[in-house]
Amino acid sequence: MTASGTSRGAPVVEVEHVTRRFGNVVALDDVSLSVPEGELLGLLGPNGAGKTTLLSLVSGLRKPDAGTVRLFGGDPRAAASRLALGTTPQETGLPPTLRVSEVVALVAGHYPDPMSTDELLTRFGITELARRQTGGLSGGQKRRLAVALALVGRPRLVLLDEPTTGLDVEARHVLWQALRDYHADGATVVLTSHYLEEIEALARRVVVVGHGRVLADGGIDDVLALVARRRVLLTVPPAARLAVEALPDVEVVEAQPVGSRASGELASSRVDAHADDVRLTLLAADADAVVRGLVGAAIPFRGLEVRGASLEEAFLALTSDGPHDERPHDERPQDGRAPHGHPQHGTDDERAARLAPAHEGER
Ligand SMILES: Nc1ncnc2c1ncn2[C@@H]1O[C@H](COP(=O)(O)OP(=O)(O)OP(=O)(O)O)[C@@H](O)[C@H]1O
Repeated sequence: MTASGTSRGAPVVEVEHVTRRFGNVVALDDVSLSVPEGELLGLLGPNGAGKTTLLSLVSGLRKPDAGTVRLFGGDPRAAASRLALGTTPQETGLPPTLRVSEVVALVAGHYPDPMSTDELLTRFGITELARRQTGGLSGGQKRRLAVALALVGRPRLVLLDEPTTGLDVEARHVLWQALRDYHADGATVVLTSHYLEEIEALARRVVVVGHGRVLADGGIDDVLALVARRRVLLTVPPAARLAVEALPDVEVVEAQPVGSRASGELASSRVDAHADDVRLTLLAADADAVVRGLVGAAIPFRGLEVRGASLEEAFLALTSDGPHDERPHDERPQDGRAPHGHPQHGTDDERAARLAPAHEGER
């Protein structure tokens, strides 16, 4: 899968076969990635996937253990390479006694052609905060200011680590628009997120990262098709389970006796439940097709529920589709990317353990 027509210029970021460990933890495992000028790229992945580590290598905060990272063609650890870079870390310290306008002026003073305070605060919808001391701002207001500060020097490349964490819906939308506008002015933007919705709203190209590897890399529509699964819950007699598993394009991810509290069985449908019935949770791309399949195969089911799969479930599905590549790195394909939908890592148990708990309701 390739980025869908979004490659507009020479690469501003080049990551080649990069591995980074923290003690025994392999945070990045042979990752390769190139970001052309003018792209708006979303890095999507669960907790601990390696997104922050990747950004820290690109911004020169850390060095890779193996492989190379280039920023504007140079070493990210050299100050000259970072002149046109703007970043917002996940956690931001602002001088608490300075007013917002003073902080903007302080940061602007480091750049040859900064945005005016007015322009910056207007873009981010925070002009009313100009005279407030940063120590008195709410968490969300601090976050908006921190993201705004990444843009004050008019950087050609902006790296944003979870820019909208902790923001309410309205603030999140204002910030998205500010980033879209900045990108439309010609900048390259790379942001990380746990939220598929956020990536969908902003990015044209998406890289899905999981346990330190690139699991998918492509246009937003391609990646959405990979991760947009539905979760179908239903109760069947135990003898029918095999028939359900045999339905096309269906993955049974959980089976619980209906007597079990963890089964998720609705109280109303528990009344006529048989003790040995099982509550199945399926993942499928097309829930309608599952229902047609159930009816067509005359499978006796009840308590049907259809929900959006959580992003974590989608990641799990993504990581369990492909064959496990046991080969050492130097014997794997040399482009460094997992093929479309065919990631290369870990046993099912290892994958389940490494993926973080589900963020319910994200999708
Ligand atoms: N300084 C560190 N010391 C030890 N382990 C670390 C350090 N930084 C990251 N790690 C580990 O490396 C792995 C990748 O972490 P990273 O922060 O890059 O993930 P992430 O995708 O940004 O996660 P999140 O979405 O939770 O921010 C995790 O297992 C993490 O615990």
